[in-house]
Amino acid sequence: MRQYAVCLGMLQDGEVVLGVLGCPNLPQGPVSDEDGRSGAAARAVGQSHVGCLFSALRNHGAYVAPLWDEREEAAVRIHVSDLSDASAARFMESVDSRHSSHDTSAAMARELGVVLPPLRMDSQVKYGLLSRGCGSIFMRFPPPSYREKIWDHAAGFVIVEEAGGRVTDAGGTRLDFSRGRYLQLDRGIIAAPPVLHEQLLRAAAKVAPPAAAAAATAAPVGL
Ligand SMILES: Nc1ncnc2c1ncn2[C@@H]1O[C@H](COP(=O)(O)O)[C@@H](OP(=O)(O)O)[C@H]1O
Ligand SMILES: [Mg+2]
Repeated sequence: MRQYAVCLGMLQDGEVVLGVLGCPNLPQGPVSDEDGRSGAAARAVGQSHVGCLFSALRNHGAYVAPLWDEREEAAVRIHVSDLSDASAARFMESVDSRHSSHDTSAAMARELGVVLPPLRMDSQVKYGLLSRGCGSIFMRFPPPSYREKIWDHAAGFVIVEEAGGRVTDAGGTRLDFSRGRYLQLDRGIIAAPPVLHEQLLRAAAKVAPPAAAAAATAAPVGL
């Protein structure tokens, strides 16, 4: 087994007001590519430094605590990375390229001058990692036919926002959880600290333009 998360999000009047992410296989300290690969669960057995509980209450910040430690004082406030230089950034994406196009995120990374390879992780642990400044960008470009469900993003969304990050679609619109079970997204999801997020939106407009614009550009001249 690789990474997974048990996720709870609470909506009030269409706004995510509370989020909790339980990540049993996630190291509390630095995370490597190996942690996203098969066998992460087996390696985590008996390790006291593995297992994270992220939480955020709207307007009250984001926190992480060891998953198995119930002491309230074990939770520490977390923030997204303060990196502003994309060339030093590490970006995260799905392990499964059917969930998110690796080609599109690679093109985005090239446009931004990112040199590090992607950190590939399953599930909403990516939002947790982003919120504690481990990995500074999260990109998700699902196939156009796929509809993202609110429960796959609600908890991570409020945690990242409360940690100081931005979570929008590729057109820059903040995710809207008020419209039923599906998110209505322009192309995909981009999450990052504000300065990097701005750069990512510019890159998305260039290398991953909206389908209509791309089709218009590709249309043969003179028809
Ligand atoms: N093409 C696809 N087919 C099935 N599930 C998909 C999908 N694209 C995205 N998902 C969703 O993406 C989630 C996993 O995201 P990631 O790739 O970041 O690990 C899945 O959650 P579950 O694993 O809880 O079903 C599933 O709901
Ligand atoms: Mg699911």
